[in-house]
Amino acid sequence: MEAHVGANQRIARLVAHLRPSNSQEGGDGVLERGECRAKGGAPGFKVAILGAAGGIGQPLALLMKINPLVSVLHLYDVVNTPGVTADVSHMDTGAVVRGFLGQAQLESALTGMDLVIIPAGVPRKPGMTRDDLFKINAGIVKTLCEGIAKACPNAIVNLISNPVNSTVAIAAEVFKKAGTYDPKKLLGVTTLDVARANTFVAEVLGVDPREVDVPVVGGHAGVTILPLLSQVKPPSSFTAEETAYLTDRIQNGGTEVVEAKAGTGSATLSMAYAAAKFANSCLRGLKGEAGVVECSFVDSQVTELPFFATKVRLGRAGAEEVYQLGPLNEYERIGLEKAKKELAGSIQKGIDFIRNQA
Ligand SMILES: NC(=O)C1=CN([C@@H]2O[C@H](COP(=O)(O)OP(=O)(O)OC[C@H]3O[C@@H](n4cnc5c(N)ncnc54)[C@H](O)[C@@H]3O)[C@@H](O)[C@H]2O)C=CC1
Ligand SMILES: O=C([O-])CC(=O)C(=O)O
Repeated sequence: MEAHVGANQRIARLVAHLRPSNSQEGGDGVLERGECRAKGGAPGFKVAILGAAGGIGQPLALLMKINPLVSVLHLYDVVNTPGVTADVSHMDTGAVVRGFLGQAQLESALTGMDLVIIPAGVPRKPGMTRDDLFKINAGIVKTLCEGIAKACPNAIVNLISNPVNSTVAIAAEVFKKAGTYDPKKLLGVTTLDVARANTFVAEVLGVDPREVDVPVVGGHAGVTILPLLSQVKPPSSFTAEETAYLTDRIQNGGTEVVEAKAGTGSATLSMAYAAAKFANSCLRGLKGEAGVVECSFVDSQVTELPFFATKVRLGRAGAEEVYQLGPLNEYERIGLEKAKKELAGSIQKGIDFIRNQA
């Protein structure tokens, strides 16, 4: 009899927890679903995705839910997180999933996080540059970073929202203003440029892309995306035509997708893959694994610019070592000068956006 009553109470509790809620205010149902599953959670890191209901956010949520290094996954957006959270939470992997909806829940979404991934913001349509997104996305990134400074100032931040060449500077300024800036922990995500470079170079060489490693430096827009084909692994040589073709295709890979999607958005699936790969490297670094190296747009002394993408070594503290460019050929030296010129303006635009509001 005793055992019977106990079982009934457990079921009643579970039913109460699982009652669906689409409340914009509290989102209690979604949170409670997380709570009641939390007991079985695996050890690991706590990760939040901001913009989790979007084209990148949803497949990224799926990929982070299957990452064995993740124990808690917080999904935040200004729309649709209850549905995405309910959906992803049914995957029988270790991470406990909790959803958060709207600005009022931002702080709860961020509290205690080890890693925050930000794909929030509007994507391009054909004919637009990434810089055309600045007007809307600058404010979104500012608000989200203010939340991070308040709720999880020690978290590693993976910034995806475009224009990355400016939004990383915006994030840094917000953190500086809040007194929480740690340059090692702010990482602009340029992994998709590397994925594209590996793919396109492998096509030209006729090899498996998994065997190719192309360093891509500079930034994340047009000419600021600078693939270093002279440093490709395995060592390979390219004709002048191949170099021009590959450089152009890598620099315009994003536009290739924007045009193919014809007004319905930009890269989402390949970006979610790239973001998940980069986040996994950050978590491996946090765990203390040695020799984890990725390209990323970070606070840097490699050039005269305050931010620049090169290979970085990821560790417990974030980007613990920022690698130099290595030897460049003449073609790359010319490309570097062009990249730096454009990057300087984009970075300054991000800095001014925050400083001029003071
Ligand atoms: N770094 C990179 O390599 C790449 C960057 N991107 C950029 O990623 C961003 C997102 O792209 P998509 O997912 O395709 O766009 P999307 O429009 O499909 O999704 C964006 C999500 O952000 C949410 N959002 C808007 N304001 C928000 C706020 N204040 N707080 C939280 N969430 C908010 C929206 O509700 C939406 O769910 C764009 O800026 C895009 O240009 C895209 C591809 C590659
Ligand atoms: O091209 C865009 O607007 C999205 C993006 O950054 C990319 O796909 O590399």
